[in-house]
Amino acid sequence: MTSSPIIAPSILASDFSRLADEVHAIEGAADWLHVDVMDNHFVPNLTIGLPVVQSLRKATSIPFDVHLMIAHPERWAPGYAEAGAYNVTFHAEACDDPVGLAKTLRAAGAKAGLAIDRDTPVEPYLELLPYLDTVLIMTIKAGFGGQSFLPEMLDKVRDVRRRVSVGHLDVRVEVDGGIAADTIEQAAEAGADAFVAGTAVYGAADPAQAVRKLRALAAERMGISM
Ligand SMILES: O=C(CO)[C@@H](O)[C@H](O)COP(=O)(O)O
Ligand SMILES: [Fe+2]
Repeated sequence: MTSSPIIAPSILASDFSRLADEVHAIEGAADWLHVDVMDNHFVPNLTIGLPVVQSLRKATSIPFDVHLMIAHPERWAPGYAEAGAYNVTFHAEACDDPVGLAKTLRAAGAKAGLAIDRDTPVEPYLELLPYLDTVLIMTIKAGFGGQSFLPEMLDKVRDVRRRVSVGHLDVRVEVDGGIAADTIEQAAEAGADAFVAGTAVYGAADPAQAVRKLRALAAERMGISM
């Protein structure tokens, strides 16, 4: 089954002083809102946490795609599910029991996602796919927006896509980092069907139009007529 592309603007690239307005700017055009949670431990950067997600949840109906770049995700991830996140993604490198946490997230009503950072191979995690709804392949080193896309990460996307197809699994293959008009097609070609874009959306004069353009490029490469 081929799914329509998901475009998920990352609010990390938005103006945090106008957070609700920035979300409204892509509402109606985007599929998910990507929320990068960083804790200054798992990654050096520090962004936003649960109170901001809880407040923002009341300001929009767009599904939240929460990307937890935090240590001890088993302690914090369920709170994001309870706050109404659609998809909660935690890092393989930070979690001792990814299957257990995925089950907990699903029981709390969220989709469960596993993220794989730049220096982590994906093979050991392929057997976990039946427990997951999303695999997020970092196409940069996690921690900061605005970095350059790493095409060598696409082998991981191909590996996950192959296993999803062979197993007829319902798992989104998401890419995150440096996704823009000049990189999204290669990611789609490799088998990604969900695309995070921060700078390419919020750095554009018209963020909603940038989302529509990215979706059209991905869909064309995926052979989907929109
Ligand atoms: O998770 C992260 C960064 O660690 C990303 O979600 C970035 O925020 C994407 O930003 P761009 O690379 O698209 O600017
Ligand atoms: Fe992210």
